[in-house]
Amino acid sequence: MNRQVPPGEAPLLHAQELRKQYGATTALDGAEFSIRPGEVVAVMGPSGSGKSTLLHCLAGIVTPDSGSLTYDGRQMAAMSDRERSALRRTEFGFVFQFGQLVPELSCVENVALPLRLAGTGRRAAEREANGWLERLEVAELAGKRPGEISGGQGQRVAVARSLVTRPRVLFADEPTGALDSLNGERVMELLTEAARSARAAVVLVTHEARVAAYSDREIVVRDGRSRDMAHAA
Ligand SMILES: Nc1ncnc2c1ncn2[C@@H]1O[C@H](COP(=O)(O)OP(=O)(O)OP(=O)(O)O)[C@@H](O)[C@H]1O
Repeated sequence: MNRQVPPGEAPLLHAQELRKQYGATTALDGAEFSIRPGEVVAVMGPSGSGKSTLLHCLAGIVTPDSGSLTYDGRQMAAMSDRERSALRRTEFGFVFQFGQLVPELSCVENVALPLRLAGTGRRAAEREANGWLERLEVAELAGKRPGEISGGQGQRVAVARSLVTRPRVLFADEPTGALDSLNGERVMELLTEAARSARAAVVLVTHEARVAAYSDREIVVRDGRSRDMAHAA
């Protein structure tokens, strides 16, 4: 299942000594992180240890107080807000635990939305979207609205939407957290298969070992510090 990443390949995202303080709370206390193109890395650790803060820093959503963070060799801190948001739109994809689909739009319109926002015409965007729904094995839901489908189906549609722009990094924060174990495993299988076929790296935040088992490598965060478990594929 795991695909080998050439050992010498430069990291796509690389974080060193990240620190982030929220008032008196230290969310990150010198966290390190590195991911290579196409690699799937699970970020594990107890509740409140700093996993989501790390993911938000890596994705350029939260600015760390200090530390170094590079994407494709470029310092994120040196980018303007505009450059960082362009990066999020064009190079990054996101899947969260809940509530990501627009309820008024059909599933195919939801998946096509990021392409439509980037200026792709409706027909081409929906053709691409239907291809992703097929890959996630939910093609038959194209015309349905999110309120008419199950939680597991909704997550598959959300994964399709996150990959439709062909991001280089997919950030997934507890993507199966709201699903039962059978549905969760199927979503993880499809998510990792689809990301691998698109050659997207995946930063997967989870507290479940069963979910982390789909990764190439695990990082454990404790008290804002990270440790590479190097469970080599
Ligand atoms: N926006 C914020 N404002 C204040 N404190 C915050 C904020 N975000 C996170 N924290 C605090 O920082 C610490 C790390 O939180 P974070 O959400 O990163 O942990 P986590 O490991 O993702 O937790 P969980 O598994 O419960 O989601 C916690 O003590 C949290 O309360």
